[in-house]
Amino acid sequence: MIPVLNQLLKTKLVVKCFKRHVTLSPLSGNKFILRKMENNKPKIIFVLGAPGAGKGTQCEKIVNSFGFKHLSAGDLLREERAREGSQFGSLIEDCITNGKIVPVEITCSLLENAIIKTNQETGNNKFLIDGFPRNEDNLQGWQRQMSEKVDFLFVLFFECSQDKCVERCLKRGQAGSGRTDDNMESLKKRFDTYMNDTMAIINHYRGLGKVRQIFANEDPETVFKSVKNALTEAQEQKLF
Ligand SMILES: Nc1ncnc2c1ncn2[C@@H]1O[C@H](COP(=O)(O)OP(=O)(O)O)[C@@H](O)[C@H]1O
Ligand SMILES: Nc1ccn([C@@H]2O[C@H](COP(=O)(O)OP(=O)(O)O)[C@@H](O)[C@H]2O)c(=O)n1
Repeated sequence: MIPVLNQLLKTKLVVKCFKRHVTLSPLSGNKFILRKMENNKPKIIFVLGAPGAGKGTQCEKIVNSFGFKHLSAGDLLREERAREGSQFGSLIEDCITNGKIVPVEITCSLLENAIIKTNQETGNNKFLIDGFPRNEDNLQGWQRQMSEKVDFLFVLFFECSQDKCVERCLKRGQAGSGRTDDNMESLKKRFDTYMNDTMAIINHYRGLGKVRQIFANEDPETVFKSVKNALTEAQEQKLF
């Protein structure tokens, strides 16, 4: 065994073994250390579903029970819209009010910055990315900018009837969400985008066997029981 290792070190090879968890690193001369390597890439779950399906509500519960950091693409865009000096404010406002999807370069950079900041400040590297990717542009941009940097786990898809979703969003608007898109006119456009663009992304991941689907019509606690089952199963599979 030792002569074989020495041979590898001479050829200055770094051997990744034990399924990426342990790396043999050559040091000076014949000395080497057997270094345990954690897979430190951020672990990502995408959370998708129609407007009002309950993504944000369930993400909050997942944060409390499973220790993920919740990053909502919509919240990050609303923050950027409100940031003094932002050059993207009016573009984001136009997209949000009309249910259109903001160009991925903006959204993906906000997400990447938030991932890095969270990781540096808290050490947390498990993320729920809520409301992303929502169309082909989102998906392609993410693949270009982020796919090598993260460990994508699966999509958590909240399936909820359109009637329920509309009712919830209108109620959220009436309760003072302050959102410029919780009204019937914007909702129609948001649903068009969801049906025409986002469903294709969900189906893309379904084809890869990467969708865990949750029936989301029931009350929040009932929905969370299914969520908990899905995440516990993923935990048992050592995905996070
Ligand atoms: N299972 C549920 N049953 C009834 N109302 C819900 C449920 N889940 C969320 N809500 C409410 O519906 C609105 C939309 O939920 P939210 O989590 O913000 O959805 P999304 O993030 O998918 O747009 C919120 O006002 C929320 O309190
Ligand atoms: N990936 C994303 C997510 C949201 N958005 C914009 O932000 C709006 C609100 O998204 P959201 O995720 O907060 O809300 P829901 O529509 O899911 O309730 C969307 O309708 C889009 O206009 C986007 O452009 N790109």
